[in-house]
Amino acid sequence: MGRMGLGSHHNQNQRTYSANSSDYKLLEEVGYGASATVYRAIYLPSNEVVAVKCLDLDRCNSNLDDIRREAQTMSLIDHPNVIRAYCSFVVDSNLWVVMPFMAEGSCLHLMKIAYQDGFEEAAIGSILKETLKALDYLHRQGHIHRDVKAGNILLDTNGVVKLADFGVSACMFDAGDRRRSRNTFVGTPCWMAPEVLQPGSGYNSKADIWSFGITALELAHGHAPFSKYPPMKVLLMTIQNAPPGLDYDRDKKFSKRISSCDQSFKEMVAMCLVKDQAKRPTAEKLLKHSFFKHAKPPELSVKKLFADLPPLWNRVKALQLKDAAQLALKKMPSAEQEAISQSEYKRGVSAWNFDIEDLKAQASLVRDDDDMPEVRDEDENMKSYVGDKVATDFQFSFGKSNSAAEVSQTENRGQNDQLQLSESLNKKGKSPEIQEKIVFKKNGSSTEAMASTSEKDSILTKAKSVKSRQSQSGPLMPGVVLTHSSSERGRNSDRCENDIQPLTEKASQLRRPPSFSGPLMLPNRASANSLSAPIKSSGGYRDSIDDKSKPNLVQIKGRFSVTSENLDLVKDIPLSTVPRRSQGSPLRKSASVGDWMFEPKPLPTCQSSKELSNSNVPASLLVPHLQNLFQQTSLQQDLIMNLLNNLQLAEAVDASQNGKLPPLPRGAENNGSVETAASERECLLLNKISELHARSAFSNLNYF
Ligand SMILES: Nc1ncnc2c1ncn2[C@@H]1O[C@H](COP(=O)(O)OP(=O)(O)OP(=O)(O)O)[C@@H](O)[C@H]1O
Repeated sequence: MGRMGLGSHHNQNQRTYSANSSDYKLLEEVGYGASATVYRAIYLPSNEVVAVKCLDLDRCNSNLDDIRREAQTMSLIDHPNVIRAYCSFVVDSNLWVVMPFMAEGSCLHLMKIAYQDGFEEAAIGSILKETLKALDYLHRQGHIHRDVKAGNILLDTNGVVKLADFGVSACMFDAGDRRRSRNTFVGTPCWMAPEVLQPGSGYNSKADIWSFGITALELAHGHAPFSKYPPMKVLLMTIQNAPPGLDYDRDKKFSKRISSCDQSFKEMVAMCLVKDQAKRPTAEKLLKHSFFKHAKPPELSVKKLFADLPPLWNRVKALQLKDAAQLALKKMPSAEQEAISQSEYKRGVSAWNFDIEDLKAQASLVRDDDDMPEVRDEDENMKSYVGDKVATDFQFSFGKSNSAAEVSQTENRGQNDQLQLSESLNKKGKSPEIQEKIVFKKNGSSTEAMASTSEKDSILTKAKSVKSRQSQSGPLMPGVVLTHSSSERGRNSDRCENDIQPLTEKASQLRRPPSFSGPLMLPNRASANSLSAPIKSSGGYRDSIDDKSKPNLVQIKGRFSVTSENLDLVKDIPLSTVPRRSQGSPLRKSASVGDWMFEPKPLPTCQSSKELSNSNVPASLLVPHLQNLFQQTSLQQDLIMNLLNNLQLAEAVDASQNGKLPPLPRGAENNGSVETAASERECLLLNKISELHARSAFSNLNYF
């Protein structure tokens, strides 16, 4: 990344790039991801072709301070296999990142167009070796890439391979410093290492090695393992299942191909996909593996991959037009359904809402391969579903009806909450009708869907509108950064959390049979890298429906509703430390007392406890009361535990500041476990209270 504070940078050739948007002429759109649109562009002062990546700041979590910090770090990055930014600056609500133009786009894009079953082994070896060199370099510099995937491996016409997306765009969705937020949930589920998916376990550069192994499979198959499943299922499969491998796929044709391959490829992948991160090799060590020792130079094996293909922008355009035309024939889904999908997606993947038990419940509703032979077909089509901006704006809401899914739905009708989420995730799949493939043949008779005049016009208008929004807002000067930063924070706090409960209620009315076509799709733009879009840590997308129908209800944080009166109080308590229950939890933050309160479920009748003690009361009346009491007791215990934990933390801080009070011991109760057994909770609670009493006596502080 260039000197963002000054706005310009000298590249290796000592060429300076200005931070003035009028110096760049945006040409064709050559790609887009979840966060950005990438254009081929001309840098007018030197007439040089560059790529300009326009990142939408409205859709990111980080403020510009974070981005600037990351950009400064990026300025130190200098390796032939890591794509570097020449400079970057803010234009309206976009961050423009100027970088070298990689004329053949990403490996993912190339596979979608011409290699839907993956590349041949020689090309894979070369691409992976160059990528591994980039990782080795980054790891030596103390960085973790965290988004290694085919969609981020870019190719140049002469076969040069560069790893992209390290830095600003990744930082933008990290809600802060990447190294400090290594327990947050950021990345792409299919490519994410088990330790990354497990909250609290922490991870290191070995997470990239796992992603690298997944990428190897992606390049070999044309898609990442588990990509046909919805995100929640992917999370669980990654954590619980045996690691995927080269022979995991049941595709006969592919197996045959692999069996003829050098076994060292298979072995290398297996080394990367070891669940214990400590047992994975470093990038440096992996580079010495025989698979890479024998890898051909990329100009020999990679260059020929795109020898007969039309220019990148024509491929992208053709695919966009084709998909747009297909989509135009479809009935548009209601905005409401899309909003439900988005909200529930976010609910499912947000860092503060990570609930493994919940995920298990959801995943149990998704059938495995054995149950769903039809999934493969759909997945194959999904792979060919070339992402285009127009298409993916809507794909999130398409679903597929199939009889198996309907049966599944009927069987699980009682489990509404989980089913709603499952359905919602599956709605992101592709409509079965949108399955026509576009393949550019490698024999030179490549096909190219031509744009009609009106279509061309619309594209041009669009590009112009992007251009017309440019302003001379200049480089990321600290002053600019700070100003923008505060407004950015404001925007983020507006959109970051969601009114989920009302939406799920609507979802139950709009229930559809689930489809199982769901490789990870993102709201709004599921990207040209649609199989490889990252999960955002916490929101990042503006809600389509801003439901304030509940009195004072501002947002749902995880399972907790937050009322308008107590927003500030809520911010003070780390919600991640509060054990979560069901979505319909009666837990609320009280405005008046600034403490957590209960809203007990309405009971069938209003008997007093005396009346209920009467032995004549029928069991049918007692049972709901008992259930309610049990729930309240249990929640109260959780709350007390949480408050005590907070108290301990505060005391620990006090103690370290004034040296008067020894910090209380932190036990297993501090781990935030959601599913602690009731009896264990009671023991822990009693211990806590005993400790507190002892401490209170010691310090003469009366907490109770
Ligand atoms: N320098 C470049 N030259 C040519 N094409 C590029 C360049 N950078 C990106 N692209 C194309 O644009 C696509 C999207 O870019 P990129 O992956 O950086 O966006 P993103 O929003 O960060 O995506 P995601 O979040 O899904 O990884 C790439 O997959 C690639 O096809």
